[in-house]
Amino acid sequence: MRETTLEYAKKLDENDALNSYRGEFYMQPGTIYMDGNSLGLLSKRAEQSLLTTLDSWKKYGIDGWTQGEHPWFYFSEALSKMCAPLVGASEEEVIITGSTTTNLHQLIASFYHPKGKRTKILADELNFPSDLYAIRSQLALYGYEATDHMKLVESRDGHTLDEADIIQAMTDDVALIVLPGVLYRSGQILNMKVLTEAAHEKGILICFDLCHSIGSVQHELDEWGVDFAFWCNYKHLNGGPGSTGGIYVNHQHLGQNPGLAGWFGSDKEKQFDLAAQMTPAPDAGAYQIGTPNILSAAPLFGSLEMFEEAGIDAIRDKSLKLTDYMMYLIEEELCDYSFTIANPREEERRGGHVFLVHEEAARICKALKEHHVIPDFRSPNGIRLAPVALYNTFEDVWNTVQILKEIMKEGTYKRFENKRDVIA
Ligand SMILES: Cc1ncc(COP(=O)(O)O)c(C=O)c1O
Ligand SMILES: Nc1ccccc1C(=O)C[C@H](N)C(=O)O
Repeated sequence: MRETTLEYAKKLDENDALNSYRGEFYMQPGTIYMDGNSLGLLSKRAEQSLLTTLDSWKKYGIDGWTQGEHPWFYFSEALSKMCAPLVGASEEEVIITGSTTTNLHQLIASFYHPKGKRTKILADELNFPSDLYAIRSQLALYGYEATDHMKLVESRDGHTLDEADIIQAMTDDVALIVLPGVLYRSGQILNMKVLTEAAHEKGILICFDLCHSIGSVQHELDEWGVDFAFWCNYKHLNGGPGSTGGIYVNHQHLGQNPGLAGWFGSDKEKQFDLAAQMTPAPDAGAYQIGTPNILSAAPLFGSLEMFEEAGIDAIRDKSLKLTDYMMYLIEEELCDYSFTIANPREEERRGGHVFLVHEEAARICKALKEHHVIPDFRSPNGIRLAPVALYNTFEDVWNTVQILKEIMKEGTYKRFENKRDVIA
């Protein structure tokens, strides 16, 4: 039987197989960090791999490209090998490069080939807006108006998407589909396998934004036959602010010329021939453009090592327990305060965070911060709380709900304006 006591939370922590990892992260004393789905915390291993990289620069100068622990010329490829298991791909299909948005631009530029009647890109109205901006601007390069070339699947409840609605929108005028793996607000996991099968039955290519799913839930992109994917590494993968992102290209599509070419997409053996004609790499490396941002990728060596060691299955298992426990406490303790849990409940449909809806959400988040609990607010009325498997405890979850209860009971949130800050 679950209990609402602190002792029960402590007991859950004692039985947590991952509890040794918390000590590897920099946590501010007295602060409960519930925002690892926006920016993951720094670990000592990530810090060390960044320092090691700086050391190579100190010691080797230009020769750091070929010398040191992780020679920079092969940096992206070495990281891709570590990251590939997290998306269920082979190392040739993954490249650590760019940012989420630039990677989507690259994928559309490379694989969206409108032909005849098939000219539309299908997306959804709940996706992170940057994706929609990128799609719109890529369509504009063809002279297409988004109003008639971008199809957006609508949500029935404002928070989640129904796979049946998405499948129904897969009509024969759609060339490419771009969807999130996990929705950034409600944390809903889309059934990527079922959507991929449906897309392929209709002859449509499908691409997923894994920003909120990578490092949080398992992926089997190869097994599901997904065509392309892209993501950032600064959320659940703790790569640091602006950390280099990732691209997945299914092996069936490798060998096609990059839409946005640059010399770092070259075959490594040929790159320094400096020929006027590019020879693209045979693998996903071809979708790189310019010189990799070495210092923004360096923390990933330390961070990904922790994922290799802990294993995504154990991480997902604990994440589910944390969010389950959080929802239980919210229902038991906050039932008088008009919160709605707007994330899906089922394990197959629930990502790594809890999404609470409340009319006063903006100022409740400000009050939480004042009490040293870090959530994020998503306009107009959402609070995201992400208890992260590698560094949050069940006691953190218990304390978060108790603090939230106190804020609601005392009404201390009323001292703030119900309006978001510049960065919410
Ligand atoms: C789902 C999703 N897509 C795209 C982005 C944009 O990523 P970036 O700023 O790294 O391009 C974000 C977050 O910023 C996101 O959560
Ligand atoms: N890149 C950022 C820079 C500043 C502040 C937030 C972000 C985020 O990543 C937000 C995230 N995409 C979200 O799911 O809302």
